[in-house]
Amino acid sequence: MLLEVENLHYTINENPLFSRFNLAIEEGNHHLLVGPSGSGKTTLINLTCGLLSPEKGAIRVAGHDMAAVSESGRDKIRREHIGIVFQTLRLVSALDLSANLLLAQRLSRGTTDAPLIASLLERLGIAHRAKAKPHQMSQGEAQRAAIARALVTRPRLLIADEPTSALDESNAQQVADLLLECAADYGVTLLIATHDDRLKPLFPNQIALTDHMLKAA
Ligand SMILES: Nc1ncnc2c1ncn2[C@@H]1O[C@H](COP(=O)(O)OP(=O)(O)OP(=O)(O)O)[C@@H](O)[C@H]1O
Repeated sequence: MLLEVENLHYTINENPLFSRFNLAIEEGNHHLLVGPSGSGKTTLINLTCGLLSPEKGAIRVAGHDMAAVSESGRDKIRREHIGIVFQTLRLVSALDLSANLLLAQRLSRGTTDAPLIASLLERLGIAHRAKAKPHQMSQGEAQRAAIARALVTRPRLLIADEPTSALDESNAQQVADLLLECAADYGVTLLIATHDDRLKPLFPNQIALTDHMLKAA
């Protein structure tokens, strides 16, 4: 199992956001994480990545229990197995796209892989923007750049938080198609948090979060 969440408890301001929550994602089985605003999608992503710690329960990524290791152990598991596309993209504004991707590889692996970067830029249709800084890119290009940044470390699990919500119809369709194509090409399993109904027909596996008490659909 690539991702397992078992008996998760997590409380915010004394309100239980997750209580006895379970989830299992097999390698190659892409999932949407859906639910209304405030239902806990971003919190679950942060728990899965080890950026937050559960009060109770286990979160296993590729068999490694995030809760059983130190913060640096969680960082290592995240670096080795997970690529994250944050809602706010988090590209370094002073660096051009190519430098952003090289930096991501160096920080994560200590080495760079220029051929992989070139292949991803090509695959995502942004090779011609390699020397552009984030503020010089369109929203669709920046979103694809953030996907490239998440994939440069060859993760097994790619987690994306609302990757299409800010995009118009054609860009949203393009980004959704590219996520699925890259997943196939680079052997990545997708977990996509969204409230964008346009994605639902493309992903048969959906985990539905509701307010407060959560159940896997
Ligand atoms: N650091 C925090 N301090 C206080 N409350 C928080 C904190 N982080 C999240 N919350 C609350 O926890 C709940 C879940 O938030 P979360 O951002 O995970 O939801 P979401 O489903 O991702 O929402 P959205 O779709 O709006 O991004 C919300 O009620 C939010 O206000």
